[in-house]
Amino acid sequence: MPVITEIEDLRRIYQRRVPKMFYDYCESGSWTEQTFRENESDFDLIRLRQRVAVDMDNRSTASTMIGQDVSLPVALAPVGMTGMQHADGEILAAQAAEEYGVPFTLSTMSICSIEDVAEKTTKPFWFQLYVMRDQDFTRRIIQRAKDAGCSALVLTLDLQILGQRHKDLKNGLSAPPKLTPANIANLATKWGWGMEMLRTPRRQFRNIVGHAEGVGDASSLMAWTAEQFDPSLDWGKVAKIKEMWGGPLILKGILDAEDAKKAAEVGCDAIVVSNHGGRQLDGALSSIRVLPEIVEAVGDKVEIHLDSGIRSGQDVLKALALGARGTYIGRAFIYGLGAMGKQGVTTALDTIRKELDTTMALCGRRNVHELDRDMLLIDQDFHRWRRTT
Ligand SMILES: Cc1cc2nc3c(=O)[nH]c(=O)nc-3n(C[C@H](O)[C@H](O)[C@H](O)COP(=O)(O)O)c2cc1C
Ligand SMILES: O=C(O)C(=O)c1ccccc1
Repeated sequence: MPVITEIEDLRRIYQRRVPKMFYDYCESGSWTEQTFRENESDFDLIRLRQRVAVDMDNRSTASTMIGQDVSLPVALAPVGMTGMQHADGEILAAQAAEEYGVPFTLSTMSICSIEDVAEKTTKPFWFQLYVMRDQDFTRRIIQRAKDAGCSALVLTLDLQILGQRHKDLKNGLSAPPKLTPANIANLATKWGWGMEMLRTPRRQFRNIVGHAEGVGDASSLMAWTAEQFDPSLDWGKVAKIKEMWGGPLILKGILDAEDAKKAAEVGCDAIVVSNHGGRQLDGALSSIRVLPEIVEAVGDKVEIHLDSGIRSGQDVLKALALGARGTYIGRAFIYGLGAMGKQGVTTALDTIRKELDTTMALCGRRNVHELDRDMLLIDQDFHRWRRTT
């Protein structure tokens, strides 16, 4: 086993271990992947001020997200089909998160169901909702999340229609994998993955049983999403879901200050500044670029979280310094999970924690509450994109 010192090490092991169709599903953005790439590269436009001779003893990365204690302000983002990256992936990731003291978010489009995860964990997790046309389904799944003791509802607003991802269409992405000659040839080289997968009965979308008919390969997944997801979801419906749920609410997929204001008006505990990891609107700005104006617009009204492009503790530090209260990792934990299961998720979190801690210290700060803009040096290009009206 190679020595793992950074998230990129996990990605490389993951790529070798997991079938190509699931690796590509994770490691891609929509269309030209411009937004996907810039989510990462825009962090490079922010540099750090080195400060010295500051007492940096007794440091801590602990904080809270929506009032809940976290050992590190990094939650696991909702990731559909996580159970295809590793057998029982959602259960393993949830267990790693609860042991580490950070929130785990279960996707509506997960392989393991809400009940599967609840049975194998001891602390509450968060549930991410996609709103379907069938209101009865929405009512029932919200009730299931309540019954399982979920401690927040993360309502995703940026995917009522699935962005087109070329690789998924070309690979015929499906769960379980469709046995085309190309897929069989690739699966034959993924023994470790396959043997574990055969040991679990959880190989389909178990949250949406009864609604999953017609989910086949990627082109039918797109058609199915278009058929099932409610395209008329608007702020009025968001308000109704808030009422139906009645607990802590996080609105995910906000990338514009005007939408952030509407989210604050509807009333929520936090918003997630996110472009879905570059998987939806290609050409949208990176999350880190829009963060400052969203903080300015609603920072005093709601808690602000950020995801998309976080691959290190330095990325986390930059988001916090620009005003986010917490962050989420999507791919960074999937790399760990695919590479080495539960231990890999822990390794991903620990890698990020160490990077955050060391960077904080070298910037002369002792805890995440001391992070602010004063510690950053920002490239003039960072503020380059402006509306013309
Ligand atoms: C493979 C994959 C599947 C995803 N599935 C979901 C999902 O089911 N629900 C959701 O709200 N977001 C989903 N997302 C988006 C993530 O929650 C998150 O916004 C994104 O991964 C953050 O970017 P990062 O991967 O660069 O950290 C998915 C992301 C990936 C990579
Ligand atoms: O892949 C995704 O990003 C995602 O959120 C999703 C949405 C619908 C079906 C499957 C995955």
